[in-house]
Amino acid sequence: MPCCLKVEDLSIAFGGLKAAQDISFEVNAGEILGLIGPNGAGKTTTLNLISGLYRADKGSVFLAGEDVTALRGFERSRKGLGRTFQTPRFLKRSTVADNMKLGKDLADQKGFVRSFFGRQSSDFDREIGELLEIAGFSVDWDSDMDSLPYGQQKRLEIVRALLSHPKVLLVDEPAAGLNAKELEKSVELLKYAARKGVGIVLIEHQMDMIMNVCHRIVVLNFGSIIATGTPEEISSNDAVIEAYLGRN
Ligand SMILES: Nc1ncnc2c1ncn2[C@@H]1O[C@H](COP(=O)(O)OP(=O)(O)OP(=O)(O)O)[C@@H](O)[C@H]1O
Repeated sequence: MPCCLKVEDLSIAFGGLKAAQDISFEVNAGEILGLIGPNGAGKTTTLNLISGLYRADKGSVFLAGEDVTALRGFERSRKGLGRTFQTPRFLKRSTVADNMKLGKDLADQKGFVRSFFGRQSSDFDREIGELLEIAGFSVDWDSDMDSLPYGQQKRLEIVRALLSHPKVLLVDEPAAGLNAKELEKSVELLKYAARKGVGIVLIEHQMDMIMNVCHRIVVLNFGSIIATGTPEEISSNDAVIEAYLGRN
């Protein structure tokens, strides 16, 4: 599988705090890469550097081989970088339909000629129907986004990101606040996206989920990478056990 995201020496400091230091890794198309570490290790900071929310002091971001380091966040989105947040971010006081159309609008702006499902043109209704079936619920399109239960909002944020046909999806704590059934559906959405060739960077504190869905894992501590490997390698890595697993 080709590399779809490469980060090289990404670094940022806030005052004297080195929140991310020389972060380098690659994600291949169809790969789910876990990004784990204790609280404050620099995981969300790393996603913010990749998505362009933060401007790096040093380092580069390549999306499908293209250097996007100088591009702003919305420009990176148009080039196929999708993102979800710890707390879902939607247009409040807008309908579910309007929020979901934002994903499709982004896909249209990118000028996609082939849809996520390989059809010749984007078929919004079918795509969203298929994604919601995997997500495990149906919605009233005219209801306010705010009125939906939190677990549905979390999954809808992934659905919206997938509607934009990303090459890479950055997912920040998709399991937070979900029950076991909802969590299972979120996992199915991510696995489905990976099967379609999306490269995924997944931040999650739920170790079961990380160990079950990730092909490889990068472990951060105090802003630096302390280990990279398969779930098996990471779960038996002494530095990781000391820094992260040992604290639980
Ligand atoms: N905009 C900012 N200004 C100042 N400090 C920041 C900023 N963003 C992050 N930090 C600091 O950088 C460090 C890393 O934070 P970050 O949110 O990336 O950690 P994390 O690994 O995602 O933690 P958690 O698991 O708790 O979400 C923390 O000490 C945090 O306070």
